[in-house]
Amino acid sequence: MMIEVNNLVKSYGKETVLKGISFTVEEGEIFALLGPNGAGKTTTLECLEGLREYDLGEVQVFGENPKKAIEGGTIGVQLQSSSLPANLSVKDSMKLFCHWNQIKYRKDLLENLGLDVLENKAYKTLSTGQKRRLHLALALTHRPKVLFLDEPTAGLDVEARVSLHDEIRKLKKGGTTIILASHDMAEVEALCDRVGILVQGELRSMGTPGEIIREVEKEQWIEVQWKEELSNPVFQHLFDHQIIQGVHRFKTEKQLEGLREILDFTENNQLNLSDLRIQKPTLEQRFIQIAKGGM
Ligand SMILES: Nc1ncnc2c1ncn2[C@@H]1O[C@H](COP(=O)(O)OP(=O)(O)OP(=O)(O)O)[C@@H](O)[C@H]1O
Repeated sequence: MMIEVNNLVKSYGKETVLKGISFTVEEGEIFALLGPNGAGKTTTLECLEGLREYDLGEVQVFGENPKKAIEGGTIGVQLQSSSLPANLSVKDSMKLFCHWNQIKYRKDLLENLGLDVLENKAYKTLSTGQKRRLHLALALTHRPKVLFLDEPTAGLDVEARVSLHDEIRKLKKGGTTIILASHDMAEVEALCDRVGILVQGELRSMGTPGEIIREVEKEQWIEVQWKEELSNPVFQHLFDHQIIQGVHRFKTEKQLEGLREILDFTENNQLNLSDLRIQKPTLEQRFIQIAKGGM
């Protein structure tokens, strides 16, 4: 096991923000902590990064306590918000970090992250996406085995996000274990091997995105639109009828029977279908359910 968290408890004053959370991360995994604002994601990451004291529980990173792991260079960290001196160039910031880490200048990292062309640009002139890439490059200078990313793509446009995701996948391929915090469900679904859903300091669900989605898979929705206007068709296997902008939505636990009923009803009443689709449950739906307190 690469990372082991056992019954982690953390309070700020009287407020207990982590209420005994436990999880493990395997070597080479991308693990996400997904949760709404204030759920405790950053606090958890900071405890794992050795940057924050905790009250109870055990945290091990590669068999060491986090403070030792960060001193020994096992850990790389990209914080939620970081900054560098405004006039420092990309090249000089890389030089500085390499100097701190007592290693040779890592032009390769700037090249891999598409930053070599910006080498002489001052930090203040970089776009948000370019700054994110630079902070990622700097977090990687000492070749950490574990990389912590706190909302790595917040505020990035679609293109910048997709390309940063590609870089994160490449790091995983290279053997880096990655733990990230996010409230972007699409990001987590696309990128992560496993996810823990954190709500009010408790891990309410954990598994692969597929496993978490399957927790609601029984509940599928069928959406159907007829050319004719209908107010309230009644079916045996379809329930919770809603009409949203002319589209009829039904919940079902028996997809095939439900579809058959719709087709028979359409034919028997000589109606015309203009659309028929099955709406697959998404991680977002499950997340909303869990965040609202449903299990
Ligand atoms: N240094 C601090 N002192 C006091 N309370 C804090 C401190 N840092 C965080 N908190 C509180 O702890 C709770 C968890 O915060 P945390 O930043 O860990 O959540 P988060 O899930 O990362 O949220 P977000 O998605 O908004 O970044 C919040 O209620 C927050 O107000």
